Amino acid sequence: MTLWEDLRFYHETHSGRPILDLFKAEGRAENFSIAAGGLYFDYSKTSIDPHARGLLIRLAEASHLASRRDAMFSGGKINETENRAVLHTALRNIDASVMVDGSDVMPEVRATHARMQDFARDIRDGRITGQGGRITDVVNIGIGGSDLGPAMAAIALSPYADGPRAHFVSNVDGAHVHDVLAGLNPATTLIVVASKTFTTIETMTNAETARRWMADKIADPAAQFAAVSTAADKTAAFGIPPERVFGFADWVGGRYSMWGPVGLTLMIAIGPEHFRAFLDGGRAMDDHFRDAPFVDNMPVMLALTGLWHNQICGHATRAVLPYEQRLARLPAYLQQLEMESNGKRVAMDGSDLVIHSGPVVWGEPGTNGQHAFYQLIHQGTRVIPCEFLLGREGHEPDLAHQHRLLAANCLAQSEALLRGRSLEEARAVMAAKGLTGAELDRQARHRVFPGNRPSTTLLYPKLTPFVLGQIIALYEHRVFAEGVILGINSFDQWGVELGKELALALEPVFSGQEDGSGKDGSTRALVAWLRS
Ligand SMILES: O=P(O)(O)OC[C@H]1O[C@H](O)[C@H](O)[C@@H](O)[C@@H]1O
Repeated sequence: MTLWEDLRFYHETHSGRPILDLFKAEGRAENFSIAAGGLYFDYSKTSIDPHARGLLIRLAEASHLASRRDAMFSGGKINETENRAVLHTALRNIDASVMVDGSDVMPEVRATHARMQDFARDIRDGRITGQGGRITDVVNIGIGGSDLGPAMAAIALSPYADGPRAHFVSNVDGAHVHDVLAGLNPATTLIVVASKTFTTIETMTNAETARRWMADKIADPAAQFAAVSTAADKTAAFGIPPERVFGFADWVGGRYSMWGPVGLTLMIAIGPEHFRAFLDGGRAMDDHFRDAPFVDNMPVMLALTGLWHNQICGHATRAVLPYEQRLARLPAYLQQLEMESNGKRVAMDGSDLVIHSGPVVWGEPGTNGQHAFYQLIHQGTRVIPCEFLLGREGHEPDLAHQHRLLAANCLAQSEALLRGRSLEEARAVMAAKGLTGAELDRQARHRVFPGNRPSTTLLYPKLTPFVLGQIIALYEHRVFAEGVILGINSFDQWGVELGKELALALEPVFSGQEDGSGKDGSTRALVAWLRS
C-alpha cells in the first residue's frame, strides 16, 4: 500500500470517532499545536491523531520535501515547466548571497531595494513632488500578483500608513479605474504601473486610461508615473524613465512578488522601516520553515492538515476566517496564492495527478461571516474545514472591550464546530421553552448541530508589519509544501492562458470586425445579444 492508501484506510476505519474524544488523551492541545516566533498554531480540533500525524509526516518525508525546500532557498530551478528558480525568499533576506546560474543575484536585489527606499522617502518627505505639489495619493495599477498582495497588506497595515494614501486599480472594467481616479487630483497623484510582464491587457489598458486622465490636467504626465516590472524594454516604450523603473527577476513568481518592487506602493504608504519589518517577519518564518523538524514546523503541519482534510477526508473546500477586519482581503489574496499555485491536474512530469489538486479556498472576516454563511458551516450536509485567525490585541486600546467580544466569538465558533449540540440537548432547550410532544421533536431536530467539524486556529500577538510578514510567508510555505507532496509545480499558471487567448480573439467580434462564425452557438448568441 502507498502512504496515501494507508492514510485513506486509516481515515476510513477511524472516521466514526468524534474529535472531542481525542481530548481524552492527556496533553492533546499542547501536542497538536505549535508555538513558534510568537505565533501559536492549534490543530488539535481536527481528527488528526498521533498515528495519522505519523503517516502524514512520512508522506512529507517520502516526497523529499526537505530537499525540495533546500533547493528552493538555494536557487535551484524547481519551477521546471518554466525552467526558473523560485526565489521570492531572497527578497526578504537581502543581506545574504544567493547564486543563480553561477552568479550572486543579491547585489542587484539590494540595489533595487535601496532605490525603492530612496524613492519612497523622497515621495513621503516631499523631495519628489507632483506638478501640483506634494504627492497625496499613489495609485497602483496591476492585477493578480501585481495587485492582491499589496492591496491586502495596505488594508492590513493601515494603522502604520502615515504616507500618501494608497489606491489599487485592477479590473479591466472601466468602472474600477473611473471610480478610483474620480476622487483624486492628477497634479498630486503618483501612478505606479505594476506588471511583471508589462503585457497584461487589464493593466496596460488601465495605465493608458490613467495617462489620459493626467494628460488632461497636467503638462507632463509621464513625470508622475513609475513602473514595477521585469521588462525594462516595455516600461521604456511606455515612456517611463529608467530611474523610476524598479525591476525584478523572473525567479520571482507574480503571486509571490509583494516582498520586492511590487510592494512599492505599500512601502510608500507605510514607510521603508515598516516595510523592512514586514520583510523581517517573512524571513523569520523562512528560518523556521528551514530549521524546525516537521512535527514542530508550522508551514509543514498547516500543509499536512490541509492535505488530510482535502485529499484524505475528501473535504473539497476550506474556509479562511480572519477575526481581524483588516485582513478582509486575505481570503482573496490566498485564493490566488493557493488556487493558482496548486490547482493543477498533472504532476511535475506531465502524468495525470492520481489524487485531487488543492482545495477551493474562500472566506470572509469574522464576525461578519457568522451572520451570513456560517449556517451552512454548522448545519450544512458538507463538512468545511475552517481556518481561524485571531490576534491577542488590536490597534484600538480604547476599544479593548470590542476586541474581547471578537476573540470570544472566534473561539466560540471553533468550540461550536467541535462540540455541536446533540438531539437530547436540543430537546432540553425546547422543553425549557415549554414545547411538548411532536412539536418538541420537530423543533428540536432543527436545532441539532452535528459538531465534530474540524478547524485550526492561528493566534498572533498583534497585526504588525512583522507579524503580517510571518503570516504571509507561513501561507506561502504551506502552499509550497502541499504542492511538493502532491508532486505538482506550484509556480506556473498555464491554466489562465486559454481564457486570455480567447478574450483577445473575441474582442474583434464585439467590435464587428469579425463575424464570429467559428464560435459555438451559445457564444455567438451572447455576443449578438450584447451587440444588439
Ligand atoms: O504582473 P503581470 O505580468 O501583469 O501578471 C499579472 C497576473 O496575471 C496573470 O494572468 C497570472 O495569472 C498571474 O499570476 C499574474 O500575477
